[in-house]
Amino acid sequence: MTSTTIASPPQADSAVRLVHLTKTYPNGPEQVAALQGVSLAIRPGAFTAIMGPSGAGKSTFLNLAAGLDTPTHGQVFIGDIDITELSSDAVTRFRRRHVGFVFQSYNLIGHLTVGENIQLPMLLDGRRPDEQWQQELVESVGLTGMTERLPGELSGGQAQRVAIARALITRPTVVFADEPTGALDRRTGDQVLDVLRGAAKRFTQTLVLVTHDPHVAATADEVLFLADGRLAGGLVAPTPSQIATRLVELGR
Ligand SMILES: Nc1ncnc2c1ncn2[C@@H]1O[C@H](COP(=O)(O)OP(=O)(O)OP(=O)(O)O)[C@@H](O)[C@H]1O
Repeated sequence: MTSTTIASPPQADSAVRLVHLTKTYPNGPEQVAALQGVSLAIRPGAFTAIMGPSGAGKSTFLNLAAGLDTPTHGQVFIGDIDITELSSDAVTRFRRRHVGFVFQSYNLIGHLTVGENIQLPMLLDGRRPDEQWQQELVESVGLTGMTERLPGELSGGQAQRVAIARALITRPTVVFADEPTGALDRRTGDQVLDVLRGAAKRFTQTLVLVTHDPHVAATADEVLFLADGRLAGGLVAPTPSQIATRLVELGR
């Protein structure tokens, strides 16, 4: 096991806190303002859905909050660690230990087995996977008996379950998911979402999920809306129709 110079995120009031988060991308001679001064806090253990029209900045938001990208201005706290102050190597180490990320497109390594894919974040961090924990995760995402398969031998729903187990193997405090059910049919998507939400609850993780689907967002504790790179309010435990109405107002 390698030693770390980064403390575990201590018990802070918020699991994720963004302060005036701004991201601009160059676009020829102009700049695209993907995020414009977003400030918010997400409480530990909450399930938060992020919604908004196409181009509103949802993926940018998630990538910055997870430390996959760096902001132009502003700060990102995970627990009470300001990850925007860390060097790029330190952010990578921090991310591997405390943050899980589930992509829409699974991002599995094709020549590694399911079991090897799940272990990868631990191996990349120089740590030995805890076999008992891995087994528990494999069971809880419904992949029992499939760990020797290759990703090419899985359905989309099974592949996303592997991605979820891989995101959880390090016991992260926060799990980010970008349209994790976007490539799946409704039934499979619902099952995968149940797995993700159930695991987050069982392992007391904070879950932040980007979705276009009001039915998916309605299962969250809170829905936050983005529009034109700005926070455009939130709804606590809304119904799908309240969410749909809000999206129409925002010009979905
Ligand atoms: N790497 C990049 N370079 C330039 N512009 C970018 C880049 N990434 C995103 N953008 C721009 O930033 C804005 C926000 O993009 P983002 O992908 O965060 O939106 P989104 O809400 O996730 O959209 P969608 O729902 O369509 O996935 C858009 O105008 C997009 O074109």
